[in-house]
Amino acid sequence: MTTIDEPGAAAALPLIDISHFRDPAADRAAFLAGLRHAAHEVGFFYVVGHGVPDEITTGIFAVAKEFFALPVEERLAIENIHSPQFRGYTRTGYEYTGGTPDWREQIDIGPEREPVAPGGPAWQRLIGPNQWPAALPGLRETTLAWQAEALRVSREVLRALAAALGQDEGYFDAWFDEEASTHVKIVRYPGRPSAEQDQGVGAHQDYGYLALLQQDAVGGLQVRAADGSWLDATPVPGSFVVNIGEMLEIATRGYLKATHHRVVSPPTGVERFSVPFFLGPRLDAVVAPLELPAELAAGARGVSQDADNPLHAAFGENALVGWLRSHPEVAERWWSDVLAERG
Ligand SMILES: O=C(O)CCC(=O)C(=O)O
Ligand SMILES: [Fe+2]
Repeated sequence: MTTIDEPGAAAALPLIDISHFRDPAADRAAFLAGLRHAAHEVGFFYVVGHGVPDEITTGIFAVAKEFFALPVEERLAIENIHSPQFRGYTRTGYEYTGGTPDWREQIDIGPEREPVAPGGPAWQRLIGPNQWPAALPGLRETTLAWQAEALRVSREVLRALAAALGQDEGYFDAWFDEEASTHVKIVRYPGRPSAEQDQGVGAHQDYGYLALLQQDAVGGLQVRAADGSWLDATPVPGSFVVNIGEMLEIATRGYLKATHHRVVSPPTGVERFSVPFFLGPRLDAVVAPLELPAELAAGARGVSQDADNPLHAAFGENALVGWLRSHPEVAERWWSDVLAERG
């Protein structure tokens, strides 16, 4: 990790100015080629030129700091164990990646909906309300304002990706309803509990189309390169980090890759804040491979075959498998019938 000792370290990931996508004076072909390269070769890039007002990005970190500074009883009042939809607060060490606890605490927030009547496919039980902290009423409004901007920017990036893949830029819109599958996480990484325990979050892929991340200046996010080495996603002020999720890997037969990434815990005594946003298709979507232009199809590497993480083209199922695996206590309380059925 270079980010703390060397705050000026050069960024290893490509940087995309998304304002060029709509700028009539910009060279569209060059923009799309740059985006295609970033998404195909690395699967991770910085996005600038997004137009998100500073008060939105500073506001979400301010409210995050306030929330995580609340007495633990007030945080636990919205613990996710109360939510069949895995919404609400997760204590440090209660989320698992690769079977190991992640050293972070967080709030998970999804689309605010009425629960669906029982009887349908299992993933329908992911639909339901959020839990908002009574002790910090402003968090709801600040989060919803941030979420709206994150949705706007990530949908713009998805349109640009569709164009970069030789599709109509609205190609992916068919997989949304009026409320796309969105998921906001507000995260605090405490410093590592000991020198050896440095899993902030273990290596994983994200399951939707795209993730868009606001990170503070501490650093620790790392991206797996094709040769297996880890690159630092060094914080770039004013940027979001965008990465490709599993649904885009499936849709492109691996022309785009859902790149593995992880977070190395900050040193003891240092805390890090981040706010990831995940954009997925509707929960009932079954993502079909798109028709790539021949020159791109030749570069499609196939969908990853990982016995520990088989990818499902049915998004609701893909999302559900991820939730059940990462939050075993919530799964045991609310999903024991589904777990039993699946063995
Ligand atoms: O906090 C970060 O930098 C990344 C978090 C992440 O990858 C995730 O929650 O899926
Ligand atoms: Fe992630």
